Amino acid sequence: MALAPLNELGLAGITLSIVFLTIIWYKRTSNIPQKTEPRLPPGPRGLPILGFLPFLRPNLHHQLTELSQQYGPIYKFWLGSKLCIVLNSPSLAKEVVRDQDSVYANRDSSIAGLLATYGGLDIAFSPYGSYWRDIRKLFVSEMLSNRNLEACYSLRKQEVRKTIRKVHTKIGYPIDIGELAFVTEMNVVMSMIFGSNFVEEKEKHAKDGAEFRELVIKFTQMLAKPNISDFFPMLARFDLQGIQKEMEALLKSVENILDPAINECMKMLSDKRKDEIQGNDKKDFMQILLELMEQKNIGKSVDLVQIKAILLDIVIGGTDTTITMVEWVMAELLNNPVVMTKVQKELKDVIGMNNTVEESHLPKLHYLDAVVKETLRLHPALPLLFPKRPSQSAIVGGYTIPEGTKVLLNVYAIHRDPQIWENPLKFQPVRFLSHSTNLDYAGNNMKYLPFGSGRRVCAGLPLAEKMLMFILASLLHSFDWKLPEGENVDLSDGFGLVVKKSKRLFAIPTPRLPNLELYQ
Ligand code: HEM
Repeated sequence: MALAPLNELGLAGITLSIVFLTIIWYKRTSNIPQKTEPRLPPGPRGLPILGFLPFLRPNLHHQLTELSQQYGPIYKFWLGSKLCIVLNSPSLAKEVVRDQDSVYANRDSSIAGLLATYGGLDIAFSPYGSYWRDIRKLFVSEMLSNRNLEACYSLRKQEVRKTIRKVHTKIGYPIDIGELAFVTEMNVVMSMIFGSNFVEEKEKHAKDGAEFRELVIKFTQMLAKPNISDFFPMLARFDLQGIQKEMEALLKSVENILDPAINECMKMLSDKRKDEIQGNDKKDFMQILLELMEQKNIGKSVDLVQIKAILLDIVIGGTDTTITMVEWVMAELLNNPVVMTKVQKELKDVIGMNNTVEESHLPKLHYLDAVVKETLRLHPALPLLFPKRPSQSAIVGGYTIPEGTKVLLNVYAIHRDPQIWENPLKFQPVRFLSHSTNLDYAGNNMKYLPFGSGRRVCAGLPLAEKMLMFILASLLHSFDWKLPEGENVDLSDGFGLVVKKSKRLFAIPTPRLPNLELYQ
């Protein structure tokens, strides 16, 4: 009996605690202005403790765009203990990637992202700082320098020609466009990393790229999957959804492919005589990275794990984005026959029917360039870019964004905003032909950001642009394409860090050029 008052006390204590916690949660999630700072932006309240987590839908970019119609260009929600703020307008984008770029140049990396990159040792996930600056500089000004890219042209040409030959053997049959682009892009990337001899040697033993493609797709899907461990760090060690375990397994599978290649390449390079390497204009990426590994004394050296992390950005990140866009462009063209006809007329005029595409033709293909740009507007490969994490509390759009917030720049919403674009949902490449706009890929115009903007803009842009145009121009100049009987183009998108078509695109080629030799 003596316990009864204690129980009552306990009950009262629990009730008070709940009231107290609810008040804290309410204060945290409400717009009550703090004494010294402007308030947080508005946004959906969600549930106590869990916040908006139970309401997340798989196609996050669609959902976040809908929410912007309800809450305006800047809004917030909580995912567990994590505050997320979404920016949906060019002027807010400018505040973040121009005016306060150094504050927002940090990534808000997920646990899966860190696992996939050995703790953020790559370029894309590494925190903003001297390590990121050094490896990004190495990547942009050495590996992807104009000189190196020019010197690697023969590799790109060789792989694209190989693809054209392969398609020619499948005339009249449906071809998986994504898979075709994958094999082409992967071979280009692998030969730029390890050298062309290496890829030729490997191809003799390889079955096909399908298995590796599945792996790459799963890898980027896993990076986008909402993970409870990210929002409740104290639960991370339980890995409740098994995401950490799955990411580790995927990384192992990728390593099983990359590690032997790296080891063989290291052996091949050390066997080569030094003067042979130095006398050559072109440098394989591995050669550049391994030279750096030996320069320990200048304090800028990289080790083998760092090399692997950087290679993953190129092999997984670079490939998945590029092939996704090849598939989207082909889908839009098959859905818009008038545009397809115009593209092929331009190819005929610029290249000629007795000729094959060279990279030197690409700058003259203005209409195809507009088609690619329009496709990237409607289907940006990374519709929310990479999440940013301000290094200090800052004001954006008149609201406070506290340090450590997950900040998403909703490029998808900006690219489809009717206040910015006329008929935003219509596929109209002509809007990119006007010379009065600066709608380039460098992120100079905040209404068009398919490669991001600011310090963390895509580091692979020069290669991406070349490869996209080269593959597409070659496929469209060499062949006419039609859908399999009775099929329509499905333009719905799937789920992942890189957003792909939800259904694979199959198309049937017929030769377009009169001379059979152009297919050899
Ligand atoms: C059509 C193809 C591509 C698209 C649409 C694309 C798009 C993007 C986007 C949107 C970002 C994030 C920018 C930000 O958060 O502000 C990014 C980052 C990055 N991309 Fe690409 N990309 C493509 C191809 C490539 C290729 C081919 C490579 C490598 C060869 C590459 C390497 C990178 C790297 C390393 C980063 C991280 C940059 C950093 O954090 O400093 N990308 N890309």
